[in-house]
Amino acid sequence: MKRPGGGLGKSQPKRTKREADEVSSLESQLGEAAGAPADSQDVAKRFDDLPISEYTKEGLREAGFTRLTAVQRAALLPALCGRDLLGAAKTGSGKTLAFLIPVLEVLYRRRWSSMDGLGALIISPTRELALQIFDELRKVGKQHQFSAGLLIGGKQVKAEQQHVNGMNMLVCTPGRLLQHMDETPGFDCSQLQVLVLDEADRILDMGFAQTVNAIIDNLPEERQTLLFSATQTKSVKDLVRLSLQDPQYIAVHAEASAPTPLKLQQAFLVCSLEEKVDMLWSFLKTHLKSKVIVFMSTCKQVRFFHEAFKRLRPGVPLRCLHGKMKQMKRMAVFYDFCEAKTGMALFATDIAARGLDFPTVDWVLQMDCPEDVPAYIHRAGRTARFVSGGHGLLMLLPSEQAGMVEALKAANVPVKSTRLNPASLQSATSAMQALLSKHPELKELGEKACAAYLRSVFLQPNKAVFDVTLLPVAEFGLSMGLSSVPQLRFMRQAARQKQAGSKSRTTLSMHGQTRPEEAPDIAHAMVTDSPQDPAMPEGEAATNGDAGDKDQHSLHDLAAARAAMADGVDGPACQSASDAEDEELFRVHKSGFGAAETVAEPDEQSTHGPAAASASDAQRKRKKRMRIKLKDAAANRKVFDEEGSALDPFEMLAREEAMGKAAADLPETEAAARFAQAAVALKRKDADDRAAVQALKRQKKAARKAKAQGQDEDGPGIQLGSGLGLEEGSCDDETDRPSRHRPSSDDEDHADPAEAEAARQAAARRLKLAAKERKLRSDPAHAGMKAARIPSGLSGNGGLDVGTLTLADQEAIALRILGAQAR
Ligand SMILES: Nc1ncnc2c1ncn2[C@@H]1O[C@H](COP(=O)(O)OP(=O)(O)OP(=O)(O)O)[C@@H](O)[C@H]1O
Repeated sequence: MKRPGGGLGKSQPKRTKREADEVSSLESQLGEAAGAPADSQDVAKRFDDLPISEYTKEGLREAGFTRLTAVQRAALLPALCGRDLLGAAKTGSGKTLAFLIPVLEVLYRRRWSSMDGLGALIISPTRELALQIFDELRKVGKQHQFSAGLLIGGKQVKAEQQHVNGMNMLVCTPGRLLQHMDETPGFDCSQLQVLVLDEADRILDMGFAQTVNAIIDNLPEERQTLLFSATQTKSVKDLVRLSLQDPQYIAVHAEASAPTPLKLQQAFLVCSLEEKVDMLWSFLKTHLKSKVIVFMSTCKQVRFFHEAFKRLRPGVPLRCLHGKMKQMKRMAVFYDFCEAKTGMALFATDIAARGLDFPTVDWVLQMDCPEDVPAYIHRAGRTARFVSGGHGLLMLLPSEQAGMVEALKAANVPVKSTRLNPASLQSATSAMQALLSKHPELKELGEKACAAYLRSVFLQPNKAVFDVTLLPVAEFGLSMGLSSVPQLRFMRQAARQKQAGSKSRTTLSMHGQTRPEEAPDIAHAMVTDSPQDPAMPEGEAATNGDAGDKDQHSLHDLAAARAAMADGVDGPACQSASDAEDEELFRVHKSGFGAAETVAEPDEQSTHGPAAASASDAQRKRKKRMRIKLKDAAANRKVFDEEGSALDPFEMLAREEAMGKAAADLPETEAAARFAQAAVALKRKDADDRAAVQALKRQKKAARKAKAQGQDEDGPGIQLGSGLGLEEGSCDDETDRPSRHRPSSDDEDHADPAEAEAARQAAARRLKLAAKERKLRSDPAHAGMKAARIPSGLSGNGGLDVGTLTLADQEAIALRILGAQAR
């Protein structure tokens, strides 16, 4: 492919003559094909047999493509004949060529040249996918003389502006394309012949709605439109938006038993939130030779776990990919992970979920529950591409299990239950705690990651699956190495919403109605892997391309899928992961995936079941979580005496610090009595402090209110995005998912200046504490200094009278304990 002005070679006249002959021959072949009834068409199996140009055939041969895949067989001929298409086929089934070949051929047959301007637009939701499509276009279009450009964000728009007007084909992300439409003088799409939307359902969803509508307004209505995705839209609204003309729906795998590749072995694992970190750690440690993609909900989680695990060295190279990275770094990581043959783990947000064709990925681990079934399918589809096999593992919280498993089952996704082998679980918690206490910046990142995850759960619309009020926040924080988690206002909001919901549910129940999530027949049975569809060649699997679609059509499909499940369509139980290491880490349930396998454990049910979700319960739990758990944090950490017996840290402190060295030799019963006494007093003091803090808060709130009343009613306005924010503008800042529910940029949810100020002060306090903590560890003379301060709280008999300790002193004690533990 050449740039405009590159000129044709010396053989131009000869080539033009040959081209002209070829074009007229192709036109007549395609004319005949278009006129023939669809079922009588002889579908080519090899690219050489297709009515396409020699240039394209040559490009395909050089790239190593000889035989067509199912989606290519179904889509190529109608697309070459000029039909609008809605193409749906499983992940990794070769959809990219199914639209690239028609793009090249349409322009070739219309004798498109550099003088004709922009003839084809290919829009992709992410930069990496655009890059990948562009690379493939360059390969198969190598012999053609069109100019092609890649327009993605993260680069200087000015540099692109110099070339963009001469391009015949553009591969782009929606934001950057719109930016050129708005800002580049002379940018003209009026002659556009073909528009392609790859991952069409994603591009047409709400996150990109405004941008895509604006783009379509700039395009001519007379054009060919090709839409492709593994989870295709059938929404009439979308089709009207795109002015499709009599589109042909290509769903090659619609009759298949599963919407995912057959060679993809899928399992889900139920674990509590606080077990996830250990799970991830253990997974990496037991899959050192595997190429793994780990999907997390938010950019901050990806950053945090990448930074933390990198320092802990699991023994496998780690990479991360998320939307907040610089473009150069993103591309470097993309190519790096592509080139890795084995033994590498990529932590990523959903930015890597669609379309990316990383070779030889062994495992896709979905550490956080995907938004919905299509999101699951796309993430899992990063492995088992084309004819390769692969494994997918989905981690579900007990509260997510019923809803997500039901949805996957309804969409015929053959995912089986697996359980962790406790013997192979390696804990990372203490290492994380030690790491975070050494690196305050990492601790801060951890707090943000924790908050971002909770926020992402809070913002999920499907409350039947995502219920932030059921999450054990403090325990989760501890498992990440955090001694405390930030207080988040949306958690209160979630509890309020839930309370309101449960009230209305009560009212509904009183009227004899039942909400869907309360329906008694929550599925417990798991589906199993299905036998290969005999009609599919080359190991291709069959799919239900619209699985999990959210519009009314999909409801229909889901109902049909449920019926199919009830009819026992699915085949024998899926083979468990073959690796010995996987066997070791997971105990796969091989026996029929019956009810017992997926039912939550009894204790899980009592904690996370509907009964536990009553409003008053939730409120009580929330309050408990919000409390500063100074005592709890300490109580979770044991210290050891010289004989190695575990002691409560306060007891140790009472022995060593408050009572002096001699007191450490007190009879055990007396020490225990004093400790109990001290604990009661500490509790009393804690209650007093809390009351004082509450009073102070009320006072501040009243002052704020008074101040606000005196101010102008017009607060700072909300600034909406310009719409030129490139593709990031269409994604949620945090999750890289469609920005259906864009969170504010600040994790700690500070809505007003006073709150922001309070947060700043809290942050300063945290930093001060962290500095203190560091000092405590590094300064050998420190023990003496502390001992000198603490006696202000000593009672006359040498015991620790916490009733006279200030909150600061209590904090110092806690830090002292942490310090002692770290040593
Ligand atoms: N006809 C073919 N012969 C051999 N390999 C092919 C053929 N078509 C596609 N491939 C290869 O199959 C892999 C998957 O193709 P592609 O990325 O187009 O899948 P996809 O259906 O677009 O997947 P996704 O839904 O994840 O975007 C790629 O590595 C591609 O090079």
